[in-house]
Amino acid sequence: MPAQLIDGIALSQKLRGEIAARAAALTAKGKQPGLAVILVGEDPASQVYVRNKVKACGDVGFHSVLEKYEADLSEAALLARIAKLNADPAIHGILVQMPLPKHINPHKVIEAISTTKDVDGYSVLSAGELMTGLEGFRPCTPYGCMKLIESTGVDLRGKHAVVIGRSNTVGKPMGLLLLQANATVTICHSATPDLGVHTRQADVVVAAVGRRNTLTADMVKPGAIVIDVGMNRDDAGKLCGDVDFAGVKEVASHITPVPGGVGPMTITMLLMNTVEAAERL
Ligand SMILES: NC(=O)C1=CN([C@@H]2O[C@H](COP(=O)(O)OP(=O)(O)OC[C@H]3O[C@@H](n4cnc5c(N)ncnc54)[C@H](OP(=O)(O)O)[C@@H]3O)[C@@H](O)[C@H]2O)C=CC1
Ligand SMILES: Nc1nc(=O)c2c([nH]1)NC[C@@H]1CN(c3ccc(C(=O)N[C@@H](CCC(=O)O)C(=O)O)cc3)C=[N+]21
Ligand SMILES: [Mg+2]
Repeated sequence: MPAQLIDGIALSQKLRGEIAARAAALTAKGKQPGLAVILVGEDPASQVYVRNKVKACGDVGFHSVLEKYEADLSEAALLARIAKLNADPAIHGILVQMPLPKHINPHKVIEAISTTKDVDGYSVLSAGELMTGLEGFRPCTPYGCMKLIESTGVDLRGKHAVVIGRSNTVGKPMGLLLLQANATVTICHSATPDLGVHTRQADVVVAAVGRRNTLTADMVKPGAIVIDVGMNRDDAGKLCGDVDFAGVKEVASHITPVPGGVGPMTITMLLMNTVEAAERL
């Protein structure tokens, strides 16, 4: 029997309804949630994501500002803009779209954002809170993946979860969230000699690599849950994930599509963190 589709658009709609209600309550108290999005440079994919984020803000009743700068913006000028937004009472969340041009140090930029406004969950403090099990902003993509897994109704306790990829924004925090949910966690990466040895043991696979067809049907245990974070293009220029969807959907019990899976949920969890930030401030 082919896998059940985990619909990131439907789940997003449901959660965004709840977010919109919380935003309306705050707005009625004179505290409309506000998100600032900063984009430096012309990367076409970043333009699309940033546009989606700003549009989503409008849909849930947030105030939003989009600041676009040329790729040659100085690091000092960017840090000065962040300082302004840190002090702006109408702004509760600040997102600087990654990647940044090479002359700008991303760590410096992330740490310049007020920790109360770090809705990406990228700061060292947020990472430490996640690691320690303290409350804090969780990175939006792994947070969204957890919501997608939860939506299947499968309890992660005692399950074996395999994450492919170990970036600070996706793979590593994904592993920590799965661990917090009492899964047994394996994290694979480019030095893993044989991915299939690990993924074939997995009750849950999260693929976050950035290379299409990284996970194929022969690498998946029948009945596994498969979450595809990858955003790639196939030979025809069509958007695709890291997972061979056509093959794997015949083996898995649940699977996310690309597009329409993790991507929309990333934006939804950004909205969730922002409404949370506004409620806290
Ligand atoms: N849908 C969404 O909302 C989002 C999608 N993405 C997408 O997810 C993908 C991953 O993003 P991100 O984590 O930022 O990417 P990075 O490039 O930062 O990390 C990729 C990870 O994959 C590992 N890797 C590379 N090649 C292999 C391989 N052959 N076998 C096993 N592991 C490998 C790397 O290992 P090593 O550490 O050893 O180099 C690294 O840990 C990209 O396609 C990105 O576009 C990202 C964020 C949000
Ligand atoms: N500071 C920062 N925060 C981020 O959260 C961040 C970032 N930088 N840099 C890049 C990655 C990538 N990312 C995506 C967001 C939405 C979709 C998304 O909406 N995807 C749609 C399709 C989009 C399309 O049509 O191209 C989908 O999968 O259905 C994808 C990827 C956030 N990121
Ligand atoms: Mg997707």
